[in-house]
Amino acid sequence: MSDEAQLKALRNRIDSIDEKVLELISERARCAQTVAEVKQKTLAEGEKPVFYRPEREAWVLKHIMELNKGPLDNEEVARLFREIMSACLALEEPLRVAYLGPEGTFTQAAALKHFGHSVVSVPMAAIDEIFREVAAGAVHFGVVPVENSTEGAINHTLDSFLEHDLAICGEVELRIHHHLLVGENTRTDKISRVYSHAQSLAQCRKWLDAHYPNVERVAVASNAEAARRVKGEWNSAAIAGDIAGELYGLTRIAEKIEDRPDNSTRFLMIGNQEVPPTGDDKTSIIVSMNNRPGVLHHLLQPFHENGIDLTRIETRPSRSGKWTYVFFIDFFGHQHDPLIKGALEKIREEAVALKILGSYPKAVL
Ligand SMILES: O=C(O)C(=O)C[C@]1(C(=O)O)C=C[C@@H](O)C=C1
Repeated sequence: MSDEAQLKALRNRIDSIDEKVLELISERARCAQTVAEVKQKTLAEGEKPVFYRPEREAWVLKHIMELNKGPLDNEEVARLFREIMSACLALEEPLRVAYLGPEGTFTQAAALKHFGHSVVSVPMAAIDEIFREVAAGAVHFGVVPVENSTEGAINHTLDSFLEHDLAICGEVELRIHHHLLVGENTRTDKISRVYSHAQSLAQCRKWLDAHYPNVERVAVASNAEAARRVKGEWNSAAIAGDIAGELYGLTRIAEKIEDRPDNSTRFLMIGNQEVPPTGDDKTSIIVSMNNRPGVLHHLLQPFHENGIDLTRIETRPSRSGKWTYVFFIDFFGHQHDPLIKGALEKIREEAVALKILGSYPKAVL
């Protein structure tokens, strides 16, 4: 068979596979529509249907990854199914998700990685606004950055958790690559100013010291805002990621300039929904303790005694008194696991206040 004939035959095979894939995706989508009808039928008086089920989505993605035999790798396959589920969920209920804008930020990328591209993503100007928008019911969920592997905690997010009573229902991690970007009118030999978010400037501090030591570093509200500003200026550059660069038509003059190659940010999904256990969960709590000797030891003892793995502990000044502190703690397990329940009861006895921010499936993707 000639190469041309072989190519034609293979394309015919791909066409008929695509037809079957389409048929199966449509069948799956019809199933999701019926799931929505069942959810609506089985409601108690005054109860609202819960369409988005993070625990089920985590199970579906993990199941697919377990079944996968290649040649596509697990992450690629999970990403495809993520999008199929996102589209199916949109048939049940189109989700509105608030994120830290403007368009093109890493927080938007995190929202789409977690919920898929069939959600309506709504940009907000500040982290606190995301919390308020979710609390007011104007959107179903919000996405906020909580910690960066290079720079540590995002304090605006932690402080907002103190002020609002929202539940964490998921997490997602994103590798953060920063580039030095310029517009078409920029004179690259005359750059005297670099715009970026304060966190990103900090994540590229050493690179800037080495390559642009005398350039003014200007912190703006987001990387996307930095990219937007640079577009019209001839003597400035922006530090931002791929999406913002593409969105504003900028050119990369240096790639992956973050000081640490493993630079990544963890984001949390916030809403009003409690998520049932999946067997592979995390829980986040806030504890405030009286400032007395050995306070941290008392706080951590129940975790140690029960063999619970802490994944993060962060301290912030409490809003209620000078020199009193609150601890943000993340650990493996679900608040309804008997072991975790016991440990939380012990902590409650010792603490001035304990707030459970939520239990949620460990990030799959
Ligand atoms: O299983 C459900 O409850 C569904 O609604 C179906 C489905 C899916 O497409 O698999 C869709 C949305 C939910 O978030 C979880 C799963």
